[in-house]
Amino acid sequence: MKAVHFGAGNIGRGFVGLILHDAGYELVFADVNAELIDALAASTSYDVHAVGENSSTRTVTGYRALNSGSDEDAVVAEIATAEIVTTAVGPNILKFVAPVIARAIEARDAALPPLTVMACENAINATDVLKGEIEGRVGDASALSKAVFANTAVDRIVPNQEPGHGLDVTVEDFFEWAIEETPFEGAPPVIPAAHFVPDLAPYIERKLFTVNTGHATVAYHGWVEGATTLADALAVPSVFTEVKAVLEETKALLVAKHEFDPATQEAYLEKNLVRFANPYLTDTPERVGRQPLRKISRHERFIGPAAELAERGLPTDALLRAVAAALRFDAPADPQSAELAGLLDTLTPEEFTAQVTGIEPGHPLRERLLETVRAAVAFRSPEE
Ligand SMILES: NC(=O)c1ccc[n+]([C@@H]2O[C@H](COP(=O)([O-])OP(=O)(O)OC[C@H]3O[C@@H](n4cnc5c(N)ncnc54)[C@H](O)[C@@H]3O)[C@@H](O)[C@H]2O)c1
Ligand SMILES: O=P(O)(O)OC[C@@H](O)[C@@H](O)[C@H](O)[C@H](O)CO
Repeated sequence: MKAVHFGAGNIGRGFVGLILHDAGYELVFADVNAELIDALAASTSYDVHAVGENSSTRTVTGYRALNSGSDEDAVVAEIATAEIVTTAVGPNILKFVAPVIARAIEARDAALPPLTVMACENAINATDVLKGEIEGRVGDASALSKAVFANTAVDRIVPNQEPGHGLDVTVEDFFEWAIEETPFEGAPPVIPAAHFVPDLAPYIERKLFTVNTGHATVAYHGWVEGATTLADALAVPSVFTEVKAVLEETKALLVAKHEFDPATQEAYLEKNLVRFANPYLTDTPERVGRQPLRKISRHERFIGPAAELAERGLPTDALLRAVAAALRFDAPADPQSAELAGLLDTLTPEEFTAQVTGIEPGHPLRERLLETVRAAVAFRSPEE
């Protein structure tokens, strides 16, 4: 069995690669980072250190590594004969890997079992997005019958790695991988550590609107408070209060929409507060808050649940305060921070709200969101 994985970064090496290796797949990493690919190609193993209450170290061996930027033909050939292709490159990058996967599907021998395609990104139905990009690039649409596309929800906190640690990755001890089972028509791929579920929506929304909404809230309020680590941010009482309030709002949506048991969801959110403060892991507001424009977009972790709560007449105050904090995120190394500031300075609040958050006039969230954007603009130019 062979799996090709795009994106040999934090989650690629520390989660997807590890799990596929443990499941018995011959693993091929594909990435455009030449230094990283050269280091992987020159190595025979790397360690994944899981830290927390149940610390452990696992070693990943026997992988190969290819530069998908400079050696696309080789990556196409590997995918064409693989069982699985996965991605963990970021939702905005899927359009760049899609042409390579499209070529591989076209080249695949129709006698082989279908290729499993799974995007392991933090986004609702990221595999559907990838599939849409692939569809547009496959000349003969019937070639798509040589692939099965399954959405997934992946959960493991993997911070940026300290320089000098080589290929080893330090991750939290918790992980969860939920994969929708219906596309496989009774023959899912062999991945013992994953669980296959008939309906992914409750899993991906519970994950994105609890883990990622809470996480980003710690990052943005923590950034405003000047905290340099996630654990330090959560230790600020006002930040903790905001995170708890945000998670109570998204809990209300998840309970109402997916009929989760309130006590079970409360336990889940409490567990995540512990995860965010993992004392064995050093994570930063810069990483967790990265790409603020993506994070305040229409179907993402803040506007997604806030819009649905507003449609149900339920409170959104804490989510809007988190958006207000996100609008102040100005990490120098994050290009989207500068872009965000530029948009706040050049667009009218009405244009910003429509273009960036996707909330149009008439939506029940619109007026309060507009107030939040106006306040952010006023904060940036207090003399006006
Ligand atoms: N780190 C986490 O805790 C975590 C957890 C769950 C999900 N995710 C998701 O996984 C994805 C990756 O996150 P990460 O933290 O590993 O980021 P990362 O920056 O560590 O890794 C991304 C990798 O993708 C590579 N890449 C970029 N463009 C590429 C291209 N065109 N082709 C091939 N490779 C390319 C980069 O070189 C990098 O090695 C994101 O969607 C993120 O939301 C991350
Ligand atoms: O990867 P992002 O930028 O969508 O979100 C940052 C973090 O919240 C995220 O990477 C978490 O660590 C991860 O989703 C935990 O499963």
